[in-house]
Amino acid sequence: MAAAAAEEAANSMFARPKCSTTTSPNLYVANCGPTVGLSLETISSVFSAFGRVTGVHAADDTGARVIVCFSDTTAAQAAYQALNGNPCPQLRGRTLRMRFSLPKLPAKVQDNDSLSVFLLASELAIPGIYLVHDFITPEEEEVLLAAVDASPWKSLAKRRVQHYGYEFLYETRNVDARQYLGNLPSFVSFVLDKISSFPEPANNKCRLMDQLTTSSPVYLFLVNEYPSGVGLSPHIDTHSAFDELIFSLSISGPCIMEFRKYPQGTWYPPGDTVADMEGVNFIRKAIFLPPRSMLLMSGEGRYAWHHYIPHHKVDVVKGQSIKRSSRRVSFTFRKVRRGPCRCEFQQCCDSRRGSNVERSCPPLETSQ
Ligand SMILES: O=C(O)CCC(=O)C(=O)O
Ligand SMILES: [Fe+2]
Repeated sequence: MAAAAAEEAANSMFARPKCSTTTSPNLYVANCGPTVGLSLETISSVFSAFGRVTGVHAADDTGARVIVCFSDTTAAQAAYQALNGNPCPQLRGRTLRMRFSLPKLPAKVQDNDSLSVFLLASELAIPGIYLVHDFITPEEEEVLLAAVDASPWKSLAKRRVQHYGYEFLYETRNVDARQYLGNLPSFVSFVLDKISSFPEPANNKCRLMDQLTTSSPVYLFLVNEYPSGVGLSPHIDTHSAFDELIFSLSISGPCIMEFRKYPQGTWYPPGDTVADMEGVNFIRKAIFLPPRSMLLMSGEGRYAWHHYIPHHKVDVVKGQSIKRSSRRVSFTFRKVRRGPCRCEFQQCCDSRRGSNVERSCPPLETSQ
């Protein structure tokens, strides 16, 4: 976990400069990292051709963006001039997208006590967010864990994942709808059955998902494994990629999920992220997700609120400290959208702003 802690520290240490002409010894490099087959060691050795590299860190949890730190600005400028926007033969021919990155001033940490963590969705009171405790039994939880542990994991920078149905593309936060990976595994059949009979008051919505079968070619099932202390950056699942209902089943360990709503009219300029908007006030609420609980995000809660899993080792819930266990595994079920999103939350809807998801949605990252 020391490496994960160092990465976390790196993420929170660097930020995009306010002015695009600012240079620095640190380069943010996109399209480059372990998930595209480039180890941090390889990246370090290629960038060393331009000067002394003092470190290469994951820029976020996608595993496809890194921060390369040089001992001086001249070396970073030389690397930028030579490599930005050009295919790099030593890095599998990938075209790197680079910008300078500045050490970040310590962010004003919001006192966690000021954030109420609710136990029930009714207390959270975000339209469209539902939570069902004990959605599966401890025995069923064991079966699911054994099944995913018998399947191959894919490593991202800080967590491991498995993709079924369609591969989730972290760079664009979308799926390639032409690349069907095949039926969902049979070990999730009983979960799909339970979703189809989701309890009141969300059961009407869930009937919309009544096509949920392992052999349906429209579902995407993603397994995420978070080691203790690892979370997920604030994001809204891409509207144009997925239908309204998003289900997330927590197994093995607990966490809290924070929801954030930005004021009407707030929008993300291209490439900017939630971290760049720290000055903007937003509403924060959180809910505790115990193991075996099923979260449903729909309506306003799915379309207009960012969801976020803080990178905590301990969560404070109703004044009690709850330690994250060595891992939390989540199963998310989503339906691939056919046609544009027609939601009423335009400020968050990439379907209304053209098809370029990266332009209109903040990427899944923390500080760049
Ligand atoms: O782990 C979870 O419960 C949520 C995962 C999530 O938000 C996502 O994959 O987009
Ligand atoms: Fe999500």
